[in-house]
Formats: sequence, structure tokens, C-alpha cells
Amino acid sequence: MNDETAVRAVDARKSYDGTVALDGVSLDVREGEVFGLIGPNGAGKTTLVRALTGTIDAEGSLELFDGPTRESDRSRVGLLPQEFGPPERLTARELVAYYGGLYDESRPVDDVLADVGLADDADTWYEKLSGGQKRRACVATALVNDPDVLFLDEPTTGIDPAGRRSLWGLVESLADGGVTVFLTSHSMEEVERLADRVGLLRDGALVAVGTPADLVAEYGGPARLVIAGPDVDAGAEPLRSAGFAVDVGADELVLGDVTPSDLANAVTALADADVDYESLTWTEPTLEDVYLRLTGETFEGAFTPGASAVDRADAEVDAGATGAGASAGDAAGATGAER
Ligand SMILES: Nc1ncnc2c1ncn2[C@@H]1O[C@H](COP(=O)(O)OP(=O)(O)OP(=O)(O)O)[C@@H](O)[C@H]1O
Repeated sequence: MNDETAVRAVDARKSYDGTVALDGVSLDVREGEVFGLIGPNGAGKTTLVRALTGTIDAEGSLELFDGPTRESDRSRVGLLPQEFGPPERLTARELVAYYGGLYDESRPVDDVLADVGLADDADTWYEKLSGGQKRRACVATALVNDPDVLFLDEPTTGIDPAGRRSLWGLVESLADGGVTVFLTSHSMEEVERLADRVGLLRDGALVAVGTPADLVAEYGGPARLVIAGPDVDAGAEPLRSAGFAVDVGADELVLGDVTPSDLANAVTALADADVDYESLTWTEPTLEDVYLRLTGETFEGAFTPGASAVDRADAEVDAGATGAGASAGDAAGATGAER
């Protein structure tokens, strides 16, 4: 990454028949940076991608490589639109070759197909590819001109987990090679993994921009401990007496602002009160929490399954082994938790 600006919007505005899609968006993306754009359906992500790539007109200043988007060198730009319906009666190879033919110079088609994991399906009709394979073929059309800036509008929708990971690896290697990537996605895992910085769009306005870690620190909220089981509500009062803030849900207790050093105390309070439970899950905030908090979206039981769950047996063993004065390190170690 360097300090040159690859993508810039200054006060970008767009309305469709009275519907405000972009309400004054300003952002800069540096060369070699992976920028992730997130936001609810209808927030304006696709509209911003279209404005930045010049596929729609918008008010404000839209720039690529320090010049107006409309005047930019198209051969330096790759675009995977959210909706893309190429001719079906072409093989994957012919499709990518067709797009390659639109440029004076393009990459060898088979190399591009190999990059997206379609080497073995190069001669399959587009219409006979699976949904995920079609999406990969579409990604290949965006790569064939070897772009310096690549716009990917929900690239992994419909792609299976292994294919998704291989596409993530591809994006990472493109970024390592200096390609600027502007990515929209509804997968917080994808954005958290790939993006150097993330922007959250809501109602056409950019409400937060930062590195995933900074956004999580600022907006993610506290770590939580979720205690689950049909009889756990009996643990609410003992845990409150032990100093925890406790929310009682359906077959679960949610303890807010729990640090690793608090875990053993919670286990001990449950054991002392003879409360039965099936699982303990300690969860650090993630980008998904940031998203939910900043968009105001929520859903019943909106607790992300933890990265660090202990089953009851392990918890009891650890509580028993360390006694009432269990150390923070022991408890955190039992969950594999990291701060
Ligand atoms: N061609 C269009 N004509 C009329 N309204 C449109 C058009 N394209 C988008 N809109 C409206 O503009 C707003 C932003 O849409 P946009 O597709 O940019 O959102 P998005 O964040 O990409 O959504 P999603 O996550 O569902 O893809 C929405 O209210 C949408 O209905």
C-alpha cells in the first residue's frame, strides 16, 4: 500500500425518482488498499460502486487514479457487478476470452480461469455451470484485463465455503501485488478478514470508517459470557450477587462486560449455587456487533456463537482444579480465549 489515492468520492449524491441512494458520501481509498463497504440492503453500496466506476451518473466528485472516473483508463479498472448475466451459450473460456478481447492487452485466459478455480470447467457452457461456478467465471471477467483497481460487488454470494476461501486467497494475493480492491459484502467474516479498512453505509451515508480492529474497539461493545441450559435462570441471582450484570434470555443467561479474569468467578458462582448448565461461551465483539449496533438491526437471540466455548465438563474441571480463587490465566486458558 502507498499514499497515492486510487479511489475517491467527494460528496457523492444520487437519487432515483425521489429515493435518496447516496446522501453525500466522501471517502478515499489508497493504492493497494482493500476497502470493504458494508451496510444493510438498500443502503446504497451498489449505487456507490456504480458511481465510482462511472456506470451511473452521480453528483459530486468521483475519481479514479487522481482523475475524474469518466476520464479514467478503463483498462486499469476491473468490475464485478452485483448482477451480471453474460451470454449463456459460451463456455467459461470463451466468456473470459470475449472480455479479454475488449482490451488491447489481457492476461492468458487459462491463467485467469485457474486463478478463480475453474481450470477444470473451462470448456463447460456457462449455462451448465453451478451458481457458484458462474460467479467465479464472472470474477474471471473482471480480472482478465489485469486491473490496478478492482471493484467486487458481493463477489462470493453463492460460492461454497471452500471456493469462498480460495477467492479470499486470490483477493489477498492481488492486494499483495499492489491491486486496490473495493469490496462490498454482507459477510462480516469476509470483510473482517480481507479489508484493511471498512466503511459502513446506512441510508446513503457513510456512518463509520476505520480498520476492523478500530471499529470493533469503538463500537463493538463488551465481551459477553453466554451460559445456556434449560435451568440456567436459577443462576441469575447468584451471578448478580457475584457482581455480574445478567440478562435472562430463553434458556440462557448473558453476562455483559466479562473479561477472561471474570470467567472463573462466574463458574464458581454457578457451582456454589448448584446451577445446572450445558455450555459456557465467552464471546469477544466482532465486526458483526459493530454492524448490528450501527445499523440498529437486531434479531432475536442476537448473540454470535462464540469462538471459545467450554463445555460444562471442562468448565467444572477447571473450576475444581483451580478452586474458588481460580486465576484469570487458568480460566482464559480453558477457553482458549485471547484478549
Ligand atoms: N435503478 C434504480 N431505480 C430506482 N431505485 C433504485 C435503483 N437502484 C437502486 N435504487 C434504490 O436506491 C437505494 C440504494 O440501492 P442499492 O442497490 O445501491 O443498495 P445496496 O446497499 O447495494 O443494497 P443491497 O445490499 O440489497 O445490494 C435503494 O432504495 C434502492 O431501491
